[in-house]
Amino acid sequence: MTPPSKQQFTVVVPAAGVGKRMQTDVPKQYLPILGKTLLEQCLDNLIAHPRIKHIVVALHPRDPYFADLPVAKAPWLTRVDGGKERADSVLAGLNVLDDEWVLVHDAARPCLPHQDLDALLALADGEQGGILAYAVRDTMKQADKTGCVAATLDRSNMWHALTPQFFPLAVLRDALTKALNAQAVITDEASAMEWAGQSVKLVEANPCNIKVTQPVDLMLAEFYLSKLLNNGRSNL
Ligand SMILES: Nc1ccn([C@@H]2O[C@H](COP(=O)(O)OP(=O)(O)OP(=O)(O)O)[C@@H](O)[C@H]2O)c(=O)n1
Ligand SMILES: C[C@](O)(CO)[C@H](O)COP(=O)(O)O
Repeated sequence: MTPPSKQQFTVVVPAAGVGKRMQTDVPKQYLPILGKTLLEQCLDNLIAHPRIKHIVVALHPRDPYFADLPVAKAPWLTRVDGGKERADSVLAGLNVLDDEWVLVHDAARPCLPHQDLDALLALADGEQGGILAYAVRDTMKQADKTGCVAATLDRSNMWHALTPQFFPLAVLRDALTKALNAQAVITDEASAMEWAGQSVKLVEANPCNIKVTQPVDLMLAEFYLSKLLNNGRSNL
């Protein structure tokens, strides 16, 4: 029996998006960052962690790029077809697994510190899953239809949800399947678990773990990733 502290895990990486907000010719996961594609940097960072044993990457069924990457032939990687929305791509990955726990991590987040992953994986010693997150630091405004402030929100308990998100596989797969069948709005794995009435732990994490979404994000990710790599991937 493997002691909990040595247990290894599989990560589902949704990478089937088109990156509309990035306004680039190629999907953002194939943009260059520090000499590799964003997706390769993300996968390299995950598999470099000693407790990650396998990665299931969900790709667009007609993705013309991935097969040309060296990582496409990695023995620790499985490819599945993604779906219309991120949640559909994640579920496609979950459906090929039979592990006890599973991580889900965005391909667009290459700057994950291994110290934060360690903290998240510690949840496997119990039964409650959770997500990496960090507390909101700005005043939060709700906009009205005219683009003016409708309200200032209480930010005292507001957090930015990051990934990885880490849950017992069977519970997550059941919750996500039922939530999607109910046409619930699911933008992360935690929202499916919340929809199903499950408790989700917030694990405080480094805000450097940004999701490359708009053009300016790639420059910032390059800065954070260079710091992370110079520091052995543990933290900045
Ligand atoms: N149908 C989809 C949509 C998104 N994703 C993945 O989910 C992650 C987070 O989604 P997001 O940042 O929104 O990526 P895109 O959907 O590509 O971006 P956009 O909304 O700007 O098109 C990305 O790694 C993306 O590739 C996916 O696997 N399947
Ligand atoms: C999963 C996520 O990264 C958590 O913040 C986020 O919900 C993804 O949103 P997107 O619009 O699919 O990028």
